[in-house]
Amino acid sequence: MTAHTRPETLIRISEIFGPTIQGEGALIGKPTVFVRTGGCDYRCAWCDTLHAVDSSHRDEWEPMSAEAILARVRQLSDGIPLTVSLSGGNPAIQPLDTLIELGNRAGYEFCLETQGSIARDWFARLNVLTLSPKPPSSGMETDWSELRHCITAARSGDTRSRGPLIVLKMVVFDEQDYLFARKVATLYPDLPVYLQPGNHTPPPLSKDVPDADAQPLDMAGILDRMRWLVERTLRDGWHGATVLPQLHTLLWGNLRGI
Ligand SMILES: C[S@@+](CC[C@H](N)C(=O)[O-])C[C@H]1O[C@@H](n2cnc3c(N)ncnc32)[C@H](O)[C@@H]1O
Ligand SMILES: Nc1nc2[nH]cc(C(=O)O)c2c(=O)[nH]1
Ligand code: SF4
Ligand SMILES: [Mg+2]
Repeated sequence: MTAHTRPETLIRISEIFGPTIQGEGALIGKPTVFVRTGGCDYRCAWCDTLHAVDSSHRDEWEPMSAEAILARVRQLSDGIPLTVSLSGGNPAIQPLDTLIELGNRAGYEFCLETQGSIARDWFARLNVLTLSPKPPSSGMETDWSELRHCITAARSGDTRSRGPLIVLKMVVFDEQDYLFARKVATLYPDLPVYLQPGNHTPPPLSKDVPDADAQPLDMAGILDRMRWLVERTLRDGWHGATVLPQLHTLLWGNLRGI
């Protein structure tokens, strides 16, 4: 047993897929391999990734070493370095520092998506940290102090590195969510803000139904919400916000692993 294969350093993996394009936020359109960890401390009412959240899928989550994950990423990307997106579930639950270190040595860059409920000192070694605090429609409560810790942790790396680009990416379903997003942006005026219309037709939790057909995706409804969100933001003169759809959902619907 090497240091990286001890149980406490194994990373619980739901799926590794790509390269595809990043469908959301600051790196939209960029070639990306996704490393999705299993397990989440939240359960959002509209989560589109319940197969990495709900414990009924736990037996599909494989404990893997950082070396084994990197080997899979290298295989998928034909050894050509690209951006790796660490998502989940909440990837902040997992010990990802060694993976980032080994990957960086091999030329890979790492971004991470989290709701900002668990801060880690290794956030400082990321290239991009996307914080996605959850609005009222999710049914979740934001721990404001821990969200702040996420930002300070990311900024407190060694002084030779500037630390990651930190961005806010917030899902908006309705006016209450919009006001929440405005509040978060006001708290952190230095952080770029991305707004994303919510998908009210995410894949339901079922192991039996093929994902693509699990629930008809109401793309027309999502685009209606996107138009409302664009108009709402412009009407407010909130010109610092970037409004983007989930591009992968637009292209491929609720399909998993893309
Ligand atoms: C599945 S989450 C995983 C990472 C982390 N747990 C988080 O929520 O940031 C990745 C992104 O998908 C967004 N998301 C989840 N369900 C969604 C939905 N139904 N519509 C739009 N975005 C959604 C989340 O808000 C988050 O920004
Ligand atoms: N293409 C693509 N882009 C994404 N951006 C964020 C994703 C996620 O589930 O974290 C995601 C995903 O699952 N696929
Ligand atoms: S925090 Fe992210 S992964 Fe967890 S339930 Fe919410 S959207 Fe899903
Ligand atoms: Mg997703």
